[in-house]
Amino acid sequence: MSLLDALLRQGALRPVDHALAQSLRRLGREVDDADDRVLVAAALASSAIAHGHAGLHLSRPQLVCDAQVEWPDAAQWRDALEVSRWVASPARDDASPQAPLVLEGDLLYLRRYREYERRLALHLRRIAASSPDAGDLSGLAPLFAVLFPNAGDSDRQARAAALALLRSLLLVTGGPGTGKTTTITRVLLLLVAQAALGGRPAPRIALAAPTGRAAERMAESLRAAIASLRDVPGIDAAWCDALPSSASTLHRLLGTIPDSPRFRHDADHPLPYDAVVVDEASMVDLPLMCKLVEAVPDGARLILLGDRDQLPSVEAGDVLAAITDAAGEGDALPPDLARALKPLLGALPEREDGSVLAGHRVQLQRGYRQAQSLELAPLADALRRGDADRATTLLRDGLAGVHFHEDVSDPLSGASRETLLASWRASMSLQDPADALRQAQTVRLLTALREGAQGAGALNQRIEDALAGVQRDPYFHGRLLLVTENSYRHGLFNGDIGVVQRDAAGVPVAWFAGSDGVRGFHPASLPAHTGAFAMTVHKAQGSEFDTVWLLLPKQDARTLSRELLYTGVTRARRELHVCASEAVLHAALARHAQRVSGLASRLRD
Ligand SMILES: Nc1ncnc2c1ncn2[C@@H]1O[C@H](COP(=O)(O)OP(=O)(O)OP(=O)(O)O)[C@@H](O)[C@H]1O
Repeated sequence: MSLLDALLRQGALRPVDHALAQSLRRLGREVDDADDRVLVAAALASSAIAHGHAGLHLSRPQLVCDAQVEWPDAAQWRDALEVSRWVASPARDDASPQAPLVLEGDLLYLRRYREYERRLALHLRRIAASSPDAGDLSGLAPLFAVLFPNAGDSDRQARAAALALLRSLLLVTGGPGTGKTTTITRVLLLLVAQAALGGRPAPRIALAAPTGRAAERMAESLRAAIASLRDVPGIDAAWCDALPSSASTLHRLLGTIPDSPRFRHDADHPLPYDAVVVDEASMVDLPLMCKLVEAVPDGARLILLGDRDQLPSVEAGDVLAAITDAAGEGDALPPDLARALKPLLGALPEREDGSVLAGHRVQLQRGYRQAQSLELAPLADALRRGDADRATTLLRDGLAGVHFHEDVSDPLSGASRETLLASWRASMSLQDPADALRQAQTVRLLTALREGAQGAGALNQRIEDALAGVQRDPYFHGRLLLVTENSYRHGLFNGDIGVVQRDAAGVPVAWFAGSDGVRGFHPASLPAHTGAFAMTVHKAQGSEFDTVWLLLPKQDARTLSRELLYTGVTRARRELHVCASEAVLHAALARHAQRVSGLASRLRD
């Protein structure tokens, strides 16, 4: 039996992956070029995208496919691909520019994804290479000292702000509450003040995030940060007025075109902004990041904010991690940069570094947002580092606000059941959509799995049965909904959360938050959606909830990783409950959410 047939028989390929292999086989018959290994590689390069990889790594097919088969030797596989007419290889004279596959080293891409990666690297380099005209920084020094009174080598927020004045491309990374939004607000204020002091118009600034919820959170934090600066002596209120107070989704920023993967803004029609700030950048996938950087005009700034320890984007790519890897830790700065920043920061550690992105990243380290009631930082840190013993000890010994339900595999039975249901019942008694949407953010059951008894689907069903009865109307009053696809027509996006309310006549309306208040839709007209009392950690990225219940599966599963646990626990604002066994915690923390990508090396070379 051929390898392709064996994979099919084991159900390891999606119909779309198989169809690609089949069409190559059909075409190949005419030219005698249907090597089974080439067909399998094509199917897996396609399947790799669905698993979040940019392509297939020939020595690690197991990352894409669980099937019990004997995989070809990587070197022989590469040889077979190199002579195939379906595979272009930029390393040699590329004789088949239209080939559907591209081989670079041991990475086999679908052509389109290789193009996304190549173009993304090209444009990131373009933005990084353009130096904004910072003028004389000493003119800004008084304001800088007001904003960052402790500026110096160890104040990473000050360093990020100072770098932002001199760099067109900047990455500010850090865990929850490390002050990314606070810092960026100050950066934007500096840019506005700089323009005002130089007699120029205020810069045009866009704020964006990958999901509607993340955009709202970003705007909320920014408004709070602006409010706290307004009355500070030395800060002109007019500068605060010039700062943006709302944020949009990346899709809306770029301008969707109905039924097209393209956007209104692209390299030919760049965004009309001088600075574009993107929050939750770890969630942005390869195609979207590529389209974003292409649309950033020459001379404009791009500032990416994110937490690289979180789960990578659901779709292909591990873009933030690749860019941060290429940029290095950012502890020491290239000497010319360190010298230029001296008026603001004093003397800084220097290191000669020839890489393109050196001096374009700052990692914020100190957490500021610890609610008194929730002592999350030590646990998040142990999870991030994959230290299972420490994480288990912390969970068992008790941290404020953290509750470990060891070996509990079903929080919807036993003592916790009523606690969980009570909070959702509370939202069923609300009549005002805005109140109900606020209440919707209070408690969430997060799970690692989509399918099975511990999957989000089955848990939701049980919660809905308990809240509204088995004979319930599908759109009962108080039901939480999660949108699972992007619909530009509705302005609703994958990950948006809504709540159903019945009006006085009993007609159900699904309400969602929008930039100008709540928006209502008839449930029948909604894009694809599902229940949202329980949801996967993946879908919860970019959101926070007062109370999070994190449920890990009874047995280890491939989807578990330290990034998943870290992302899950850091969704909690006030209270965290973890239901897990020690064995599964250990297994999960031993695994990284690995993504195959060539982006970091493209940015480093
Ligand atoms: N240097 C600082 N000194 C005191 N408080 C700070 C400082 N930086 C940030 N904070 C406070 O910490 C809290 C979190 O800051 P901020 O929202 O900027 O963090 P963040 O990294 O953007 O968080 P998230 O990852 O959740 O988006 C805010 O209440 C902010 O006022």
